[in-house]
Amino acid sequence: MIGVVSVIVVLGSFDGFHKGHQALFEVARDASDRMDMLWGVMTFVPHPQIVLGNGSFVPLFTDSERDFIASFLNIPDFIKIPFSDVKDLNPKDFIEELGSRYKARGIVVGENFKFGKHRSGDVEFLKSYLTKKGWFFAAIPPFKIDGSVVSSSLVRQLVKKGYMQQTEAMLGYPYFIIAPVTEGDHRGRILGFPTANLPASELKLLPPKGVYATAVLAHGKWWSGALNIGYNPTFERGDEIRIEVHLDQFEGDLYGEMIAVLLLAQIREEKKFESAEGLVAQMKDDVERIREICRPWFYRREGLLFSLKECWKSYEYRLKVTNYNRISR
Ligand SMILES: Cc1cc2nc3c(=O)[nH]c(=O)nc-3n(C[C@H](O)[C@H](O)[C@H](O)COP(=O)(O)O)c2cc1C
Ligand SMILES: Nc1ncnc2c1ncn2[C@@H]1O[C@H](COP(=O)(O)OP(=O)(O)O)[C@@H](O)[C@H]1O
Repeated sequence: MIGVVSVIVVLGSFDGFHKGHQALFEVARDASDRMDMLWGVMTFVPHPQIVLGNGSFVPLFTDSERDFIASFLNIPDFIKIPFSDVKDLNPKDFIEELGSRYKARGIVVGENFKFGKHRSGDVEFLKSYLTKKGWFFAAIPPFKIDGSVVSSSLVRQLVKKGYMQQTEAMLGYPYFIIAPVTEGDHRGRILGFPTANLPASELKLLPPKGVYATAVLAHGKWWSGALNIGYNPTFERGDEIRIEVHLDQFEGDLYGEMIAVLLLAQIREEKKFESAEGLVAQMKDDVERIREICRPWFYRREGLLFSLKECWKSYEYRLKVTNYNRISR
């Protein structure tokens, strides 16, 4: 759509979209309605912190997970431009490029947004330059929850500590993993707790090892899920991290299926048990505990679950089309 009709662009690095970002989107949405323009979000790939060499940086969300949130938040246009194409542009050239290539006629950013060569473009520059050009411009002050400024780096810190409820409050939705189900060691079924295994990615931040209450979207339905992240020390499985979820009450085959796992709360740390029986007894307790957490959460967030499921239908379709294109090329 962008490139045909004038558009208000929300600019940022956007590692996922938290409540602060969503406040920017509201401003763009309102302004575009009033001014009869479109609006969209523009971000850079890979994330600037990866390109600028912050070695320890691991993003919250993979590219395709970010696409999913973008569609869930009803962002009409989500444009990703290679960061290397723009990182050395001076701020004026960058704005001119937005105007000519994307028909941008307005910009919304967070107050601390910096861009262009040596990060020399800032809100002061945008304000004076865009006012002269007659574009719409808004710089939004930091969004706070209980006095804390909501930021992607704060969300990353919360995830690293396993504080899933606080993470959900900052994002507006729970932290999640979307991935295809792979094969494990086929031991889960023997233990009486089959688990859907998910591949780990270097480009996806994981919370600490432990057991989590989750909501899992699989086979077109939501299930309570008992998720374990860790190394399965009971079975001395080595140093490869495992991500695996048991879906309460589910029976069937999930291999190869894309599933979405929303992390609601950590319930305990992963432990080494003396015997498989000890682990199984603990897993029974885990599932009980997870039911207690999921039941009220599912009730409270029924609307969110419904919208995510609706959005998932078209997302799954797109994933299938992408895979099909990959195979047929
Ligand atoms: C709810 C839950 C809790 C778990 N807790 C532990 C644990 O504390 N220690 C451990 O060694 N493995 C734990 N596991 C992992 C099991 O060892 C693993 O699911 C089992 O070995 C099956 O692995 P497989 O899917 O590769 O067949 C847990 C798994 C689940 C689903
Ligand atoms: N309730 C369930 N939760 C998770 N997976 C299930 C469930 N019921 C059946 N399955 C299926 O069983 C597989 C897991 O069985 P498991 O013995 O743990 O094998 P693996 O080690 O390959 O994960 C899942 O990938 C899925 O296809």
